[in-house]
Amino acid sequence: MPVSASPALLEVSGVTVRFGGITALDGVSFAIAPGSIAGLIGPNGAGKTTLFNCLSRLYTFSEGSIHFEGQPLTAYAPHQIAALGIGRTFQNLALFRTMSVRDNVTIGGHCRSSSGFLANALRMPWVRREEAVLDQRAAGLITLLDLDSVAHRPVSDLPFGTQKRVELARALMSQPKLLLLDEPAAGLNHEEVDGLRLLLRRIQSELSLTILLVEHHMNLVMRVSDQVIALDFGRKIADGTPAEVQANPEVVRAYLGAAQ
Ligand SMILES: Nc1ncnc2c1ncn2[C@@H]1O[C@H](COP(=O)(O)OP(=O)(O)OP(=O)(O)O)[C@@H](O)[C@H]1O
Repeated sequence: MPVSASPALLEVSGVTVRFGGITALDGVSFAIAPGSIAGLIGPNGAGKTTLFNCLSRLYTFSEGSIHFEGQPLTAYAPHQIAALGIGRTFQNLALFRTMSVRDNVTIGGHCRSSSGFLANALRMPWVRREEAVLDQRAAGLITLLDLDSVAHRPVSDLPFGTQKRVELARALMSQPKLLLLDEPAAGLNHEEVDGLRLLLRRIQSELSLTILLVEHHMNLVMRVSDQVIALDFGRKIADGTPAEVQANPEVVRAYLGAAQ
């Protein structure tokens, strides 16, 4: 399916971010079609995390625009981004280690909870109804991510690869339309990376998700993505199918240069 066939879910246009004398992003533009998996690659310092932080509104950009479903992101505060439909995971796991898998996952739904503090304290009927919906959603995601057998175990007891699935389930609790994954394969062994590839495809199709992942694991990016965007020194150097990007001379140069 050509990636440009449907209107973009996410449209990044001429985004520039400067930190003092460093231009971390230099007029970066690309679009992501709904229902696709896009990989964002580039050597260390290329600007991938900076771009993710712009998409989460953690950083402000000095030039350009980002539109999500046609809405300018700058119209929303960082705490409204999850409710808008953009979820994310982080490079370093941010789980509550002594809490169970189920509780860690359920917590991910509270950014969309509409109950106020008083209603919660008084356990009003609509609060209980809302909690039942969240419990049910958490149970569905725990099954989808193959976590049923460890649902009641504290997260700290579990292998790293399983903890990463817990983090993914938690990010999905806010029912994102766009899921940003920051190095999901980091720290995983060969077998786990292959499992992750199948899992990403499964959640993408079962939940009709769009996924943007930053990843250094080239084999995973090239096998899981419909579209790959390559950055180098803050500039976009390639954007296309995995085969097109892999064959792009600027991409080859950026990686060979980085390896020397
Ligand atoms: N908060 C910040 N303050 C100053 N400079 C920053 C900040 N964040 C990023 N940079 C700089 O911006 C550039 C892009 O960094 P960024 O972390 O976005 O790259 P990256 O592609 O994610 O790298 P990596 O693959 O190593 O995570 C780098 O030169 C980095 O030093």
